[in-house]
Amino acid sequence: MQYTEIMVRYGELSTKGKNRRSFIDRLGTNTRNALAGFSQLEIKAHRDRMHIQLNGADYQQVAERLGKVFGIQNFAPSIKVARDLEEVKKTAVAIFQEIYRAGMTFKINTRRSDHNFEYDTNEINDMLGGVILENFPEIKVQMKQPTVTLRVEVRLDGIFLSYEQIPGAGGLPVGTAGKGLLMLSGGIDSPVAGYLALKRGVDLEMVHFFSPPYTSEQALNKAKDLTAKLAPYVGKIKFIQVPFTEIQETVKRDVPASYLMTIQRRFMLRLCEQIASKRKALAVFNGESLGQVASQTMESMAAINDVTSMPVLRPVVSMDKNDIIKIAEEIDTFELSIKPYEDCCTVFAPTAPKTKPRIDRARDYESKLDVDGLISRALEGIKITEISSDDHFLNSQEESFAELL
Ligand SMILES: Nc1ncnc2c1ncn2[C@@H]1O[C@H](COP(=O)(O)OP(=O)(O)OP(=O)(O)O)[C@@H](O)[C@H]1O
Repeated sequence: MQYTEIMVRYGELSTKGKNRRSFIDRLGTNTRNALAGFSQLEIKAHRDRMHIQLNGADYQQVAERLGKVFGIQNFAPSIKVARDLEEVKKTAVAIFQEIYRAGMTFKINTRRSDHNFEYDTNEINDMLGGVILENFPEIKVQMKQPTVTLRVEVRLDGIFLSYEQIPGAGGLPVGTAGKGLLMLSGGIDSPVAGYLALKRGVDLEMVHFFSPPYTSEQALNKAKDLTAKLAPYVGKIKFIQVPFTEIQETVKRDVPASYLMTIQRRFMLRLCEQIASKRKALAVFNGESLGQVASQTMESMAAINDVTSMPVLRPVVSMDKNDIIKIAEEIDTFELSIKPYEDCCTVFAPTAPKTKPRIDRARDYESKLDVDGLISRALEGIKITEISSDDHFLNSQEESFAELL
């Protein structure tokens, strides 16, 4: 079946009251960005639906990209027919010839946006139902949960038929919740936290701390590749790499081992706060999950949060590891996350980190460090790149070498 158009239904947008128009405009822009490679498409985001005219573009390829745009509840590929009921009947029969299976039930569901059309919705339902029953004597009409619902939409420019509804990505259009920073390590959890934040409409920029020579170029590339995996949900993502070596060396030298993790994290958060204020981000997201490792207790979170009044949001905080892994597999970050490249936190991880660090102790240890100098030097070394889904950074030769180690 040669589809001519995709009809897109919005998800939660319909509940957004006065903001609805700006949400729809944003969804229109995000959809245009996601489908930018298909120059022949015409995309119109109306109040209650979006229509994408294919103009010959490959439906499957368009659908694959469209399925990653947040804010879409579902979409239906449709066939445009002239406003002539004989043509509609012919197309309806052709559709059922393609999809008919023994035992199938169906119903016809007609809507009219053109109320001057010569037949009303009940008449159209009856006529089309009749022609299907004539051509497929075994098929049965069923109003509740039929196998197939043939949707017919009468518009001014034609009549549109569709029978499939593809689930969309759900959530809210990226950008409608404002900008945030994601602390992205090379692990399993932070890319999943990023995906969940994007899904709630947050426009994310990635912040990655790296510590050469203790961490390799490949570890940095792994974080960039993880960013590329999240890019299809937004188009392009800014990747902010922050040199962390001097801070880690200083903390390792001057702070008791049991507080190393806490103090390192406090530095990370201070840096994020400064970056956020420069880049107009409203919150910091990370991949912490309660109780998963020593540093992820409530006491530890409190000791880390102590350095900022900015919201620190943890989308996976109450999720079980298996559920996080399930999402990581769905968004195709899992295989990359388990590749054996070192993270700056693990390189400098103490053998026995404090599970219940005290805020007063953390403050006291830091009072002996040149916190402002360390922060400003790290900020000076920041490099920002823009990453899209087609980018690849991990060098495959070195990669196979690392796997042999
Ligand atoms: N090098 C880094 N750069 C940026 N953020 C980091 C880095 N290392 C850790 N983080 C942040 O701190 C969180 C907790 O890190 P930790 O290593 O304790 O946890 P984890 O369970 O291994 O998480 P992940 O799987 O995301 O690495 C991470 O989810 C991430 O948000």
